[in-house]
Amino acid sequence: MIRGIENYGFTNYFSNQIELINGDKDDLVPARITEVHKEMYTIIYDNIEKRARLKGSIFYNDKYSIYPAVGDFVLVNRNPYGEDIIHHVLDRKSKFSRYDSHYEKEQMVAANFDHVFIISSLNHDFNIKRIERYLSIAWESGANPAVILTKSDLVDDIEEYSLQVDNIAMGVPIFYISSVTGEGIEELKKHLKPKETIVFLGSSGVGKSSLVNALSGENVMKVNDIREDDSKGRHTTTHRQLIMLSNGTMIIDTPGMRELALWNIEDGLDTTFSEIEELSRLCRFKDCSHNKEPGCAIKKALLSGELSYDRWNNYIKLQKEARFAARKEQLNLRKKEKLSKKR
Ligand SMILES: Nc1nc2c(ncn2[C@@H]2O[C@H](COP(=O)(O)OP(=O)(O)OP(=O)(O)O)[C@@H](O)[C@H]2O)c(=O)[nH]1
Ligand SMILES: [Zn+2]
Repeated sequence: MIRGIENYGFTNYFSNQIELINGDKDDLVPARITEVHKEMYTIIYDNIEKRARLKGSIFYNDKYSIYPAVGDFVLVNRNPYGEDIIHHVLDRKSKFSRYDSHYEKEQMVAANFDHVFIISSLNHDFNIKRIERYLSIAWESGANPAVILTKSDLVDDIEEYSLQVDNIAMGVPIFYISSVTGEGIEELKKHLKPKETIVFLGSSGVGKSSLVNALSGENVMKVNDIREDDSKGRHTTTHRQLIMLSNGTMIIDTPGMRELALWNIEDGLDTTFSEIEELSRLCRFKDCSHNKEPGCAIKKALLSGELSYDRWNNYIKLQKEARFAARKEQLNLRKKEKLSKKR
């Protein structure tokens, strides 16, 4: 019945869901999202790439809040004369999302990947705390992390770095590569399997696009030669968001992942606010709400100026956002459970 979609990572996990949704009518077919544009999507199935858009009556109402992201498997109604119509987003086996405080909703960045490649360069950009932070969000995503240290041609003494990474990676594979000399590329290729999807997590300029090009052996990604720190132009370079290498491995590298990487450096609650966590351990009561309790260490630090109000407010705000996102997810889960019980 379905030809080819397995090659894009479509497994039983997804096909089992179809029976529940499709019921008797089998006019909907599975496809994978390869690009997300404003209101248009690019999907792939049967080795063809097509434009698709959402079925308005399903997606554009308040009850349905799950929108497709790059990597999602969706069910579409084929339209031989134009754009296909997306009816459903299948449950994800892994995902990266962030809470968008402006729109007050969870924003999906990438879905259904098997591996997270945490990419960091070995020069001045190297930051072990950041790699640690990326490792923890990679584990949360539901996929398996690997650490890829790039630009090995720029350092003389790799050991200085490898000791630090070994210390935090705990069983996670680590690769040292150079897209310039080709060092480590063959080793890394052995790690890539057909039908599997990899997502890249790393800050700007660490060499993600160069790595994709080195792995694919051709120039599929545009590499930026100008090192401007945050000029918007960098992020507007259009390139494919999900690409398939010649061996059948897929790579997701979207602007959204770049933002996620940034966001996690700036606002990683647990690592960046460690001094607040430490202070609150000094409160007299273990469950201190830092409001009116006597012996509150946070209050004391705020009064003495040891902790700035700005920083404290920032912390509170982020905590609220994180809680809100978690609640929202719980709600969505419950909604889904209810739906599946009805059927
Ligand atoms: N020496 C050296 N330079 C590299 C290597 N890989 C990439 N570069 C250089 O680093 C710069 C950034 O490389 P990109 O591949 O564009 O990095 P990116 O992570 O895709 O950057 P964004 O598109 O901003 O996210 C370019 O000037 C590359 O030529 C490497 O292995 N060795
Ligand atoms: Zn307190």
